[in-house]
Amino acid sequence: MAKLMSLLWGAGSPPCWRVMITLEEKKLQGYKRKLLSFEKGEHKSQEVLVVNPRGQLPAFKHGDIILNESCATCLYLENQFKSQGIKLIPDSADDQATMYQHMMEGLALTDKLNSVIYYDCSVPEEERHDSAVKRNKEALTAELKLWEGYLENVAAGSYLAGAFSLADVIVFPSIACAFRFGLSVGRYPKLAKYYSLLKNRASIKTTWPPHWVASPQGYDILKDL
Ligand SMILES: N[C@@H](CCC(=O)N[C@@H](CS)C(=O)NCC(=O)O)C(=O)O
Repeated sequence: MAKLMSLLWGAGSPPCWRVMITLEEKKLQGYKRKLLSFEKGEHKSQEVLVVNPRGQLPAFKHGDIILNESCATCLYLENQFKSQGIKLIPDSADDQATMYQHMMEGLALTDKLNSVIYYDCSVPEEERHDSAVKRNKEALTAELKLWEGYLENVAAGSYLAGAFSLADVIVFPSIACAFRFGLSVGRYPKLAKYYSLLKNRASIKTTWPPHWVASPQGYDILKDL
């Protein structure tokens, strides 16, 4: 089945990482995948545009079915391969509600993270303002504190919605990205604990961004948050 699947992806992209973790968890190894370079602008190539007219990654195909939104792809894979690999949507009403809630909130976290980390790449120099940088950092800090609070309420050594679920698949890559970009372990102890619990999970370890493995030293953009 995985042989009919193909993924165009970019390294270090949380949305791409979500799809790769899901494919691992659902035992769909063996799919075709092609690593494209954002630096070289390969995400705007014709090869991507036919799958995703926005020229964004991930761009996923299962036979003739196209999915170019990461959350939609993860939900699709879980629903199509329910009994294969790990079950990623819990049954209980409580856990399911928490899972869907955190999954969707995870998108806000990614947006706020991007608005700080990629500010210089996404805003032309003449349009940049210190006040915007400050506002984006404040919004990200408030968001991260929310997540620190959510993790305060889950049992120690636990996941976002009971057992490992799509909430973790969607949110973890952004948390990992935050620490890669210098988030303070001391100021966000619950997030740091969650990060160290999940980073060794097989599906996550095998799909760890290759350039993070090659150069483990990250950045310090978020160190003051
Ligand atoms: N909604 C999309 C967002 C994908 C996305 O933002 N991809 C980024 C990489 S992390 C991208 O391709 N950016 C290039 C661009 O927007 O031109 C999803 O979750 O799949």
